[in-house]
Amino acid sequence: MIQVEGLKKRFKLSKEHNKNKTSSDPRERDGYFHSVESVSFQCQQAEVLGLLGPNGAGKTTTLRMLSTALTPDSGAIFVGGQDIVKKPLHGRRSIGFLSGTTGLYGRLSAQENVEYFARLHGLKGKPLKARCELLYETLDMTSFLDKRAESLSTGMKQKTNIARAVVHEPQVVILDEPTTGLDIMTKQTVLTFIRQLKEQGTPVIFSTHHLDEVDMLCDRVCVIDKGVSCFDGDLATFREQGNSRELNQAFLNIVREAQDV
Ligand SMILES: Nc1ncnc2c1ncn2[C@@H]1O[C@H](COP(=O)(O)OP(=O)(O)OP(=O)(O)O)[C@@H](O)[C@H]1O
Repeated sequence: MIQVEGLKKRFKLSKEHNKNKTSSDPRERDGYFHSVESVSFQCQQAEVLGLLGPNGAGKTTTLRMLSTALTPDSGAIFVGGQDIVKKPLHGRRSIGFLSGTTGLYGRLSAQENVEYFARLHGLKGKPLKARCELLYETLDMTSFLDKRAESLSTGMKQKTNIARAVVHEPQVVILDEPTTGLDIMTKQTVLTFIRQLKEQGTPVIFSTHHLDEVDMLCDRVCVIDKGVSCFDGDLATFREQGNSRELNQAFLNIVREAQDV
């Protein structure tokens, strides 16, 4: 289980930026951009949570805090009962994170990339081989394992990135827009993989702009608007509060209501 409480993150703006200030975003004030002002949600074992929000809402900033790549200014993130803001090493071990910009080593093959990260997590010998082979099979990677990462297609790179993110069997999996830019077949492989993680009991959090994916996979939804989580609950409550069976409409209604407050 992962529990996120009252996350905040602001970024200092340059003097140059402040001089030429044109933004009307209320999050820009006192020389800072307050990307995340108050975000809280939870995701239990075997649940998939969809993180939704308009462009610039603060989803990636939130996920980067969960991955320990960014330190929150305040708030707590509990994984397995431990606050990973205070214990980032525990966080790195227990979370598998796919970022939108995760880089692979271009000169290494897909297989070498995944196995390199497996070794960094302390895997070796037969357990390493068994774990990697299972991932290659599940993510349909066997046809391009020996190709250099720099020559892979977008979909092949994404599958390699996902394999590398989960190679250490993390307690929680976090994926930032995992299906963006993928063709229909690769997208299906990724969605099936998320469903398998859920079936194994792993909580999965993923950000998306595609509500059909939410409908297919998610038990819960968290909506972030202008750095604040304005909804955290199950899909039935999301439809009820959003006053529509149709998820796109429910989302629009929830965001509009939050902006009217
Ligand atoms: N290092 C930074 N310095 C200043 N502002 C930043 C920084 N990182 C993010 N921001 C700002 O914080 C806001 C939230 O960005 P974030 O990438 O988290 O949004 P998002 O919800 O993931 O958006 P999208 O759906 O477009 O990917 C944006 O306005 C962004 O410009």
